[in-house]
Amino acid sequence: MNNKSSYKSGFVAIVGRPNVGKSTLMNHVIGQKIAIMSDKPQTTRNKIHGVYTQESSQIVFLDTPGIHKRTSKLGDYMNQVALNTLNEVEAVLFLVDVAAGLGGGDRFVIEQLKLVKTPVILVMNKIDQVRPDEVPAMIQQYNELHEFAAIVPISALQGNNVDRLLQVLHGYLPEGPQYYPDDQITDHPEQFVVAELIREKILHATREEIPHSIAVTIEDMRVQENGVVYISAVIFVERDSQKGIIIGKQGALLKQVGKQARRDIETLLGSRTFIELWVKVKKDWRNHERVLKDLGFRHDV
Ligand SMILES: Nc1nc2c(ncn2[C@@H]2O[C@H](COP(=O)(O)OP(=O)(O)OP(=O)(O)O)[C@@H](O)[C@H]2O)c(=O)[nH]1
Repeated sequence: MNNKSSYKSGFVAIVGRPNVGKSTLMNHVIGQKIAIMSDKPQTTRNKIHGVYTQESSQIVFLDTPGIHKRTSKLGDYMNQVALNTLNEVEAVLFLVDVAAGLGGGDRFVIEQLKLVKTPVILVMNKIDQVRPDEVPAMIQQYNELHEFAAIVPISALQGNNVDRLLQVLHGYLPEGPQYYPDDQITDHPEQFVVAELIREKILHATREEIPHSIAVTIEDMRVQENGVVYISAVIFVERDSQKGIIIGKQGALLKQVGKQARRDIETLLGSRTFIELWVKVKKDWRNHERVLKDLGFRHDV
C-alpha cells in the first residue's frame, strides 16, 4: 500500500441511461479486471465499477444505478441513495450517447444532477458515430440545459480522447490513500476498501503517535433485515500503549474514527451502516508472514 503524502485518490460516480457505454468506457480504462469484479454479487446498491490505479493516483469508479427512474416508492428511495452518493464523491461522470441524441431520459438525469453540488463532467460518448461538424451544436444543446464542470467528447469503443477524460478527472482528486492494491482484485472488493477507510481515519486522527504499524480486518459485513449494513472490524496494533491511544479517553478517539469512517463508507456503499470497532494487540505482527497473509496484506505494508 502506498502512503506517500502526495498520493491522490478519490471516488467518481458514473451515471447515464442504459446503453450509453458505461461498461465500454470502464473496459477501456481498466481492462479485463472489472469483469471479475462486476460478476460478484454485490451486497449493496452502489457497485464498484472499476478501479484505475497509477503510480501516484487511484480512481474508484462507482456505478449509481438509482438515478435513472422515477417509479415506485422503492424508486424514490433508490434515487435518494443515489443523490447522497453523488453529493459525496469527487466528481460525477454523466455519460450520454451522441448517436442516440438528447432524449427524455437524459433530461431527467440532468434535472437530478442539478440537485448535486459535486462537479459534473459531461461525457459525450460514441463520437465516432457522428460527423465532427455536428459536435459543436450538440455541445451547445447540453450547455443550455446545465452548467457542466467540463464537457469531454469521447469514443469509449475506439478509445478516442479517453486520456483527456482521465486527465480532467485527475484535477478533481484530493490527496488520499491507495484504496486498492495495484494488481490484486480481491473476492470482497468492498471489504477491502472499508478496511482501508478505517485505517486511513485512524492514521489521520493519531498523526505521528501511531506509526503505520496497524492493520484493519473486516470480521463481519452483512446487510441486516432493516437494510443497514452491519460491519465489525478489528484494528490490530503492536503494543498495549498503542491500543490505549487508539481507544482514547473514554473511547473518544475510537468513536471519532468510527464516525468519520462511517461517513465515507456510507458514501461508498450507498447504505446506512452500523460499525463496531475492536482494538487488539498482536505483537510484532508485521514480522510474521503467516499472520500477514491471514490479514490479507501484501509484503510491503
Ligand atoms: N460506436 C460506438 N459504440 C459504442 C461506444 N461505446 C459503447 N458502444 C456500444 O454501445 C453498446 C452499449 O454499451 P455498454 O457499455 O454496454 O453500455 P452501458 O451503459 O454499460 O449499458 P448498461 O449496462 O445497459 O447500463 C454496446 O454495443 C457498445 O459496443 C462508442 O464509443 N462508439
